[in-house]
Amino acid sequence: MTFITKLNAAWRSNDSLLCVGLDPDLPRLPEHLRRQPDGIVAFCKAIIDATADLACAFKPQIAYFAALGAERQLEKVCAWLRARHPHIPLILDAKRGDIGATAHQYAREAFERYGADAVTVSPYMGFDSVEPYMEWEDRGVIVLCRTSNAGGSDLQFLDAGGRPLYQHVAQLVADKWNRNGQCALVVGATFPDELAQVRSIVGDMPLLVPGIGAQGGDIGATVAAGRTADGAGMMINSSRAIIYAEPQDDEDFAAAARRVARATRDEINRYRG
Ligand SMILES: O=C(O)c1cc(=O)[nH]c(=O)n1[C@@H]1O[C@H](COP(=O)(O)O)[C@@H](O)[C@H]1O
Repeated sequence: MTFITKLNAAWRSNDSLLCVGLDPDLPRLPEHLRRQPDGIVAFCKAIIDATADLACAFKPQIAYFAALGAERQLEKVCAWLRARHPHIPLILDAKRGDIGATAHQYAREAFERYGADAVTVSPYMGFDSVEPYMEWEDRGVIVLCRTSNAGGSDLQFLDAGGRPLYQHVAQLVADKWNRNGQCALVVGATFPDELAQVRSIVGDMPLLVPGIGAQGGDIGATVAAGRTADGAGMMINSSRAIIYAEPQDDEDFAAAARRVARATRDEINRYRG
């Protein structure tokens, strides 16, 4: 099954456009898990199990693991997700970009070491830096287009032949790079006007849309700008707002994450109509 067919199935089976981001920051983990050698793994497994029926994808951010020297733990989290919830796509957020020979190694890392269904990559070194990922024809290649951070405008808004560079990237990926139908784009929920522009350029191509929750993006505006005709087309990511949700009453951290994930999924669905 390809990344795109798996994503389509998860959108439908969980009635969800919510991507749960796994950004485990050690100081923010519950006290008892901070002290365990594999506490980061236990934390992510608990979040995954608590939200798997509410999500269309999970997106571990590799830096949160690599900064701790915890790549082995990331392997365990990915293996858990693949074994326990094989119908939910695993997106490795690595934002890689390098010359072809090195990109090939990054692709092996994402697709073979971690078994990811898709990986995030930067477009700024051009097609030969992205092409190596496409050798894995069943996997997704998610290209940064209009990122959620304010500084994204520094480069992504530069004029590229009469249009902003991010629109050029969207057109290029839609027209040329997506020859195997395995590409998606990253567009921030913090910029709904640009999200609508990208949607109009790329047709039904899936969009990874981070920026709701902790970054303050508006869910209604995001859904209105980025939805496809069938009301899907997006993986709307929230990380910190879900995984560090404040427990209420006698909830533990996983139950709190589930409550916020459900509320987020349901709010997205209200706007989907
Ligand atoms: O590629 C990404 O996932 C990404 C792209 C982007 O433009 N903005 C963005 O925030 N992200 C990632 O999405 C996640 C957002 O986390 P929260 O702000 O906690 O929801 C982080 O892991 C970011 O690295």
